[in-house]
Amino acid sequence: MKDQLNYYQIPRDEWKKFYQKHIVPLNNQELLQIKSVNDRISLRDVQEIYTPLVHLLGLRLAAQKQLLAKQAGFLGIKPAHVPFLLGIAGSVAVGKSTIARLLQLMLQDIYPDKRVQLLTTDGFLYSNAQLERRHLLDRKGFPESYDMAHLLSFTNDVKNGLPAKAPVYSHKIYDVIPGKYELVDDPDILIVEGINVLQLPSNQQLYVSDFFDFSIYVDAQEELIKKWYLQRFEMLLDTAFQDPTNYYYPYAQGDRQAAFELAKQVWEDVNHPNLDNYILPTRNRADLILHKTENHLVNELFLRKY
Ligand SMILES: Nc1ncnc2c1ncn2[C@@H]1O[C@H](COP(=O)(O)OP(=O)(O)OP(=O)(O)O)[C@@H](O)[C@H]1O
Ligand SMILES: CC(C)(CO)[C@@H](O)C(=O)NCCC(=O)O
Repeated sequence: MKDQLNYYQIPRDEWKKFYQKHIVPLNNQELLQIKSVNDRISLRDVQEIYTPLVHLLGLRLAAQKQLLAKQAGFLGIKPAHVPFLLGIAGSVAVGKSTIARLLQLMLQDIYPDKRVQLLTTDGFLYSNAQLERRHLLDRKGFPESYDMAHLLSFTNDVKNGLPAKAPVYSHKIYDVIPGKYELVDDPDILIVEGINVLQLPSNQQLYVSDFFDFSIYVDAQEELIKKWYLQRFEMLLDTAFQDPTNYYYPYAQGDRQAAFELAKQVWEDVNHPNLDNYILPTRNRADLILHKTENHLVNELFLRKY
């Protein structure tokens, strides 16, 4: 393990040894559940990377509870129930939502009595109508396309144990769904996944990450992420985009090569500059940087020391 300023740089072979003696092999039902998240997830990574990670999260969860109880003791009040917030950041298509769903499943599995909820920040994008009004339609995904004040007040409510409603985004209609909300009502653990969870809103005093108890940045070389983005697009052309009500239906009907060129252009015009200018600079705010290589396999982790 190498020391790197405020991070421990931990190669896979070292990380996989952490906590292994507490780990029991996955049973059939657990394997099936993992396959239902994504049937291409490496089970070796589940065992060697994500299982120790879930144990580390368990330690952080217990430490948060203890700190809250001690502080309440100091104040002479009853400790409040404060949800544990886990943030997951990284580029478009790096695999944030897959990791978020995997961690939700694994945490729920070891804490069957706890309520583990998952949320993406996509719902906090301005609607297409609002984006158009602000001349931001071609800026979807960039910091100014999100209602960050809303995301902050939402996160604040969640931390305070208040019922909070998150708007819902649909990739199918390429817009926020009018009037649709997801209720977050005092969960034990809330996983918040999105490209912007470690960003600083321009006119606010707080980061969303100020509310996080732990944060993960999913990292990989851009060439690989672009490949995963294009592979996902190709796969969607054969599946979801075949639905006539899907926003991308015309692309699935038209010339394949033209559709593919469009996806490449979206990467160059939107996802690449967004990653370079606004997402990557937030990497060093994360408590853990998970670095992936070919086939989404994790080769190295950086854990914040303090
Ligand atoms: N561990 C993994 N093993 C194999 N494939 C994976 C893994 N993680 C993600 N993928 C694939 O990579 C692509 C991107 O993953 P995912 O949708 O989770 O990314 P994301 O970061 O949440 O993207 P977005 O920001 O666009 O929502 C998908 O096609 C997914 O199936
Ligand atoms: C919803 C976001 C911004 C983030 O997940 C992204 O998936 C997206 O839709 N970006 C817009 C560029 C595009 O059309 O792919």
